[in-house]
Amino acid sequence: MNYYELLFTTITTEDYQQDLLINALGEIGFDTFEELELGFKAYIPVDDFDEAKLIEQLLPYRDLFTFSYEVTLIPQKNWNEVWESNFEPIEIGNEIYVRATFHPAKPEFPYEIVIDPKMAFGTGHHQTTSMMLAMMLENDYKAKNVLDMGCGTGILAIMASKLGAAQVTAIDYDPVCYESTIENSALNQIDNIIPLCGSKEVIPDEQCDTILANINRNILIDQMERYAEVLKTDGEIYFSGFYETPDLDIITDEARKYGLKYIAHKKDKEWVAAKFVK
Ligand SMILES: C[S@@+](CC[C@H](N)C(=O)[O-])C[C@H]1O[C@@H](n2cnc3c(N)ncnc32)[C@H](O)[C@@H]1O
Repeated sequence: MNYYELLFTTITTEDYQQDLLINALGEIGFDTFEELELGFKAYIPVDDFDEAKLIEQLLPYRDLFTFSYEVTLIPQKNWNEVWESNFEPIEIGNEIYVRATFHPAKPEFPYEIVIDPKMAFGTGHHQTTSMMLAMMLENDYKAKNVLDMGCGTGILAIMASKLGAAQVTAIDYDPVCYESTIENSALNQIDNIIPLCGSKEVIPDEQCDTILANINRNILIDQMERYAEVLKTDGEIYFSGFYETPDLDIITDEARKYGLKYIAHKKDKEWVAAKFVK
C-alpha cells in the first residue's frame, strides 16, 4: 500500500502539545507515528488522505504553538524496518519487560511480553499503554473473563492472560490489529485470547469481569452503554486514550449515566488511565 509521510516540525513549550497534534491526526486516519528530536513523522494510506480535512483538523492548534509540515509520497513502505530501527525494550517497574523478538530475553522480570507491532499501536512506548499495564499490576485478573477493546497489538490482552485471566476477548476494528493480535498471542504462547475484528457490534453478550479500553474520548463515549451492558455488577473497567482536562470529567459524567463509578486515575504528561467500577 502507498502512504503519505508528513514530516511535522514542531516548536512547543510543553511536550504534551505534540501529543495533542498526534491525537488529532489519529482521528482523521493517520495510523503510524515516529517521534523525532524536533517534531515527528505521521503516515496515512494514500486513499485516506484528504488535505482539506487535514487543514481543518489542524486549525485549533495553530494558535497554541508553532508547527509546519511537508508531505512526501512513500511507495510500499517497509514498516518493519522503520519500527525495528526505533523500537527499544520497555520496562514497567521491575515487573514488566516488553521487547521484540530480536531483543534478548530478561528472565529477571516476572512478566515478559514479546511484541511484533508492525502497523499496530501498542508497544508500551506510549504513556496510555504503559499506564494501563501499570494499573493491571495493581488489580486481580486470576480466572477473570476480560474484554480488551481497541486491542492494537494485543499487548493488554496478553498481559491479562499472563496475569491469570481465564479468557480474554480482544477486539479491534482494524484488520491489521486483528492479525497482529493473533500473531503476538502466538509469539507469547497464549491460547486463551479470542480475537475479533469489528467495533462495538461484535462485543459478545457474555458478561465479563473486567474491561480494558485504551481508545480515545469520543469512541469511549460512543461505546460506554455497551460496555456497561456486558460488565458484571462489581466488575472493573479501565479507560485510557484521553487527557485529564477536559476529558476525564466528560468521561466520568458519561460513565455515571450507565452506573459506572469513577475510582482513581493515573496521569502521565496530560494522558490519563482511569479505573471505574459498576
Ligand atoms: C490507542 S490504541 C490502543 C492499543 C492497545 N490496546 C494499547 O493499549 O496499546 C487504540 C486502538 O483502538 C482501535 N480502535 C479505534 N476505534 C475503534 C473502534 N471503534 N472499535 C474498535 N477498535 C477501535 C485502533 O485501531 C487502535 O488499535
